[in-house]
Amino acid sequence: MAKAKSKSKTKATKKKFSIKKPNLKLTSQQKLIFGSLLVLLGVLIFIAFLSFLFTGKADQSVLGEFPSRAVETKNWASQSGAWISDLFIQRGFGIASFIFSGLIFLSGIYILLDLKKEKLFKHWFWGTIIIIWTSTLLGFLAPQTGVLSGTIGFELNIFIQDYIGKIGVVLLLIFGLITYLAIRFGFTPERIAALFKSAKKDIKSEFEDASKESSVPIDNTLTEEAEAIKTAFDVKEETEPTISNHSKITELVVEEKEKPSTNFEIEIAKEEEEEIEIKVEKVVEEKSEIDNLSDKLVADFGQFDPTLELSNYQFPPLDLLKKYDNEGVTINQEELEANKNKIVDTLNNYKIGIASIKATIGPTVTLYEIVPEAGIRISKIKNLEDDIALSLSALGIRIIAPIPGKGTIGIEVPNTNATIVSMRSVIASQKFQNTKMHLPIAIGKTISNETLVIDLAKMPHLLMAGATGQGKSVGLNAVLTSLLYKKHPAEVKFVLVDPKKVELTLFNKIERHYLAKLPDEAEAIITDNTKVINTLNSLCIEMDNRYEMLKNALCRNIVEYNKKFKDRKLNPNDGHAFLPYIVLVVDEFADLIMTAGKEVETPVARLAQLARAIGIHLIIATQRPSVNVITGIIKANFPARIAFRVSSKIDSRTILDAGGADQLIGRGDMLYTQGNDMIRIQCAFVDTPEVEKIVDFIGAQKAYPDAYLLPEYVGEEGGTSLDIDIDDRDKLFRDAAEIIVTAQQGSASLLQRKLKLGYNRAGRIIDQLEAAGIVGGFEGSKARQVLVPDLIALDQLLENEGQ
Ligand SMILES: Nc1ncnc2c1ncn2[C@@H]1O[C@H](COP(=O)(O)OP(=O)(O)OP(=O)(O)O)[C@@H](O)[C@H]1O
Repeated sequence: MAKAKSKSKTKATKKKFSIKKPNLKLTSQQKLIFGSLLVLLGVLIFIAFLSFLFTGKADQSVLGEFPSRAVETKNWASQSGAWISDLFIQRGFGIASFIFSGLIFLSGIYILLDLKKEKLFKHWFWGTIIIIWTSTLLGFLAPQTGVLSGTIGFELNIFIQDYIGKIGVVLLLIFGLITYLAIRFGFTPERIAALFKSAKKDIKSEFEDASKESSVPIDNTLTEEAEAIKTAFDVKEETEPTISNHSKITELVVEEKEKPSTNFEIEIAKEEEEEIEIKVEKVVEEKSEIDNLSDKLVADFGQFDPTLELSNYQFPPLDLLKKYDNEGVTINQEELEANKNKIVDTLNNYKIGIASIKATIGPTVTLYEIVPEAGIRISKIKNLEDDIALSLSALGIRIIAPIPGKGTIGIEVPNTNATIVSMRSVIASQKFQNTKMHLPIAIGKTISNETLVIDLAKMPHLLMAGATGQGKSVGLNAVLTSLLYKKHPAEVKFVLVDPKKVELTLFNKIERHYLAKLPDEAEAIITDNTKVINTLNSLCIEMDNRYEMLKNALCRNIVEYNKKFKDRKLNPNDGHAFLPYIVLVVDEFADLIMTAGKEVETPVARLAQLARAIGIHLIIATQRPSVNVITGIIKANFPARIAFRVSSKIDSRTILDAGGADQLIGRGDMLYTQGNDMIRIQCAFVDTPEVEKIVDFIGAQKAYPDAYLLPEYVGEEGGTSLDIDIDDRDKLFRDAAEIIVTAQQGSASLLQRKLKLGYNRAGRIIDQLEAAGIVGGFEGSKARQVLVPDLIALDQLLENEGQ
């Protein structure tokens, strides 16, 4: 019904439209009638004008009596001819009026042949301009002969002369001509130059042909080309004075070969453009049935609003964030001067002259940009890093030689009094407030005190590393806070993994607003390493599900998909739903890798490789940036990296693929790279009480009934997905197996107690026991089931295995 209704509606509008718009289209008969009428009228007027040149004087006296039948005129087109000629030629534009007859004739042809009207208008426009210009010119050249210029041409000329004099008229006419040529034929200085060049070349080749003395072969095409150019532009031939050096001539010609010919081609192309105009008709895309339906739904109910369920949700106000006293960069002139002198002196000691030096003061470091004198090798300055650090007696000196994109060398020197970059200042910044990014993160301020806002959706995953106490947790909180200030609970969900159990627990309060968890879990924040595996695998399932949804919706990414869903083009009954972004934050990745190894690495790598398009983004933080934690496969999929201060150059290399992080000064001083250049940032500082206030504010508001539920993950058949080689088993494997079988209790803590092992080793042995089929799969908080009834059965099992 809706369809029928909309159809009739369109018909009605069409009808209305056709009534309003006058139909200017002529039928074929009408075209023939009007066209031939104008053609013949043009001919008649031309005859009348032509006749006027001879009979005009004779008819002068009888013009007043027009239109009386008694009057006899000499004009070949009789009374009307005499009258119209007098009007146009005598009192109008003089002989330039002939152009009018031509234009009328042309109009007839256009109608007859149904040519493009736009071109005809163009002819009329330019024709009228030429008429005015010509009559003015003739009025200037022959003012006494009224027939040539007509009264208008004569008067125009007098009028202009009164203001700018005779010379002025001449110049104005020349200017008119140039403007005409430039606009009508696209004349440019280059074209004129090309014209002259080709003429010159033509003359030269003519000269060579004539002399036929040159021993150097001349390109045939060249002569042809010159010939073509010559005929096209009708160049007058001139004989050049004798040139004795023939090879010189050839050289000249060859050099010029390319240019004029290309120019010439371009000119032709341009003229063609003038002639053939393409009129592109706007194609109105046919609307599919779904479009019509969704349009109607949108018209009736508006776009789908994912935030509707929590429509009263209030974003945390800025006041929850603390203001700091020592915010904002203060310039200590003495310190600046002293540092500058020390740098200059140190470099001078090594005979390195400086052309100029410039300082940019950042929140924690000041960048001195040096332009060394000509001839100084950059490596020489780079090698003096330690000497400069010594002379400035400061830690954390970093030399950037050269600064990418600038021709200078940078020396970063820590400020004596570092200023805090408060979270409040970066959140309040225009850049963050007005950003259109999908997942904006106000991470901190650059060396030039600009707020840096990065888009997690573009990164698409972030690796954060740094030694303990250098600002990693603060950095993670800054990331989460940024997202909380910008994204509605419907738009983003966090999966938080916090083995340290203290850093992220605060966010528990916003579980039902912002967190995602497994269906059977009590707590959303994962603190138990063994549970991480389930969550990661569940995220992989979520990823696969989302890809399936995108495929069914014919979308390439989450943005397109959500837009389509908001436009009501996807039916929730077909399994479609609005997809929030999911951000997985792992606070201590090293710990995870140590305990679960491959089992964690594989899903993380899979997510990192594939999850970008469907809105799952990973942030992984680690204290230990060693190669067995940040493995090649992880690194390859995390192009965006943040390095806080680390203890060694090797660690810096592991994170950034470059040194530098070992020279940072700590307390949120960091290096950020997104694959190409590296920037030094002072991380925004957000303290635990501030985060607490924010989560309290959000937590106090109406929430969803539950956290966002991730798909259930059931461990693989047989209870294990482990693939542990017999030879890789722990030395205590057999002892552990006996303890477990005797106690009939498959728990790691039992092994820890009896064998005095650490948690990690005990966990690994349990995994090995699972792989051997001695204990069952992981069962949440319960101990694992023991699958072997007694020690005899265990002996048998292990013996059979060995065969
Ligand atoms: N951006 C910052 N601005 C100012 N001070 C900071 C900043 N970041 C960190 N600090 C200071 O450094 C201290 C340690 O920071 P943080 O707790 O983030 O370190 P961490 O790297 O997470 O350490 P760990 O790995 O042991 O948890 C903070 O308590 C704070 O005093």
